[in-house]
Amino acid sequence: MKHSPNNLCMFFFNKKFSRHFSTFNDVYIKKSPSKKRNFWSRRRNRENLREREREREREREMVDMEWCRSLPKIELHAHLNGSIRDSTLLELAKVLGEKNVIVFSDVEHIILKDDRSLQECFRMFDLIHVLATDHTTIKRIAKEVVEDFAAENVVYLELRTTPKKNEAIGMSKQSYMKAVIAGIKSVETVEVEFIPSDDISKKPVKTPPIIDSFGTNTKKIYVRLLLSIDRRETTAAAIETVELASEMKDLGVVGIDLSGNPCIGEWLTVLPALKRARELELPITLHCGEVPNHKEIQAMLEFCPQRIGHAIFLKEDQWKTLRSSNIPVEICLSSNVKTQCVPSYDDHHFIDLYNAKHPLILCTDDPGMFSTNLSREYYIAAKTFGLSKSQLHEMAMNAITYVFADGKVKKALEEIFEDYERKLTQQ
Ligand SMILES: CNc1ncnc2c1ncn2[C@@H]1O[C@H](COP(=O)(O)O)[C@@H](O)[C@H]1O
Ligand SMILES: [Zn+2]
Repeated sequence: MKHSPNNLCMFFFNKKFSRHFSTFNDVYIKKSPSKKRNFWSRRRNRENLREREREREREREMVDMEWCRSLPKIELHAHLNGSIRDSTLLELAKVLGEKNVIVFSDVEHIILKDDRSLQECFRMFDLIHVLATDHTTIKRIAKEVVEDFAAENVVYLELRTTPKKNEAIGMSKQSYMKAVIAGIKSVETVEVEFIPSDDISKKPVKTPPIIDSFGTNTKKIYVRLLLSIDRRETTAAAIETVELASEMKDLGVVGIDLSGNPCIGEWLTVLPALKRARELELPITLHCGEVPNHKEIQAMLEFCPQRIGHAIFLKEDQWKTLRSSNIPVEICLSSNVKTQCVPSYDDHHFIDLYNAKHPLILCTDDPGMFSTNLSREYYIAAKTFGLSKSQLHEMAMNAITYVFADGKVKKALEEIFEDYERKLTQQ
């Protein structure tokens, strides 16, 4: 519409006085003072409403523990005997105390201690291995550990353990692993997808404790195993573990780990076993750079394993090698800080790798030993480095790429995450 001078006058009049006048059939009526008050209170209400909406938006974005728990997660670095519940360890210690094998009061405070130096951790592992020796206990522990991970909405667990021999109780590396598998198959609180697939525990879930943020029960957890070589072992013993892993490929074993006290043992002692693993097409992950042993770190990076754990004490050039190699890093925040290998969460190299878009996976290492769980590790990462929900979600999903299980499992995991996303958008 073209504005005549009169129209223009009315236009400005409308603009300027519309706050004080309302129009009705082109007649301008002066608003009463009460109407004026109503106008201002309506405006205030609108502003309050907007502020409340903004507040709600901020709350939606705020990452809390509950949200981290409801997020589907993938655990790729957890040691069986480092994941035992304190309550179970205390129970086992009590029994051995009653049999006079140990003095319970000496052990109780050691079990309940939270922060341990790296060397104290390995003394603690020696104690755990005394408490959890026989087949029945190993079976119980494996069952509880899987249940605990499932309760945190871990949808894929790659559990690692060192096959142990104990002739006094008739335990061989094979029978140790049989007990672990029996434990995994006896899980009752969640459906376990384990292999051989015709053995998948399809029995009805007894007491499903897992309720996700959508109020539905989490359906199942995929579990696979890595066999660990302890750095204390001889070359022959390490090769024995690798051969066993190969024999157990059809029984849920998907790879090899090198772990143990990083101040003990030589790279060259375990190298033949790792080469054998490579020949047998077993993927390998190495504990790398938990202590500043640069010669060993160099050798490990040159070996080019499928994944490494920790990667703390890398020199500048090793950092560059790692970056260009694209070897995924299993990040264990609580483990590294509690063992004082990293001075604080703020100082953790996670953020450098994250900013460099280097492949990484958040893991627990030893949730029992460090009183943590995978949800908590995600929460720590969010709080320390200011990560948003979508960044955590992306990180959890990216872990699918780095699992050692086959493509079928990866596909199933992708579907779990797609399903989760669909539900999120419907909320
Ligand atoms: C803290 N950082 C760590 N660094 C290196 N090795 C570790 C570890 N945490 C655990 N382990 C390795 O895992 C064994 C316990 O589980 P399993 O008996 O195998 O189930 C420990 O004895 C040690 O060899
Ligand atoms: Zn570890």
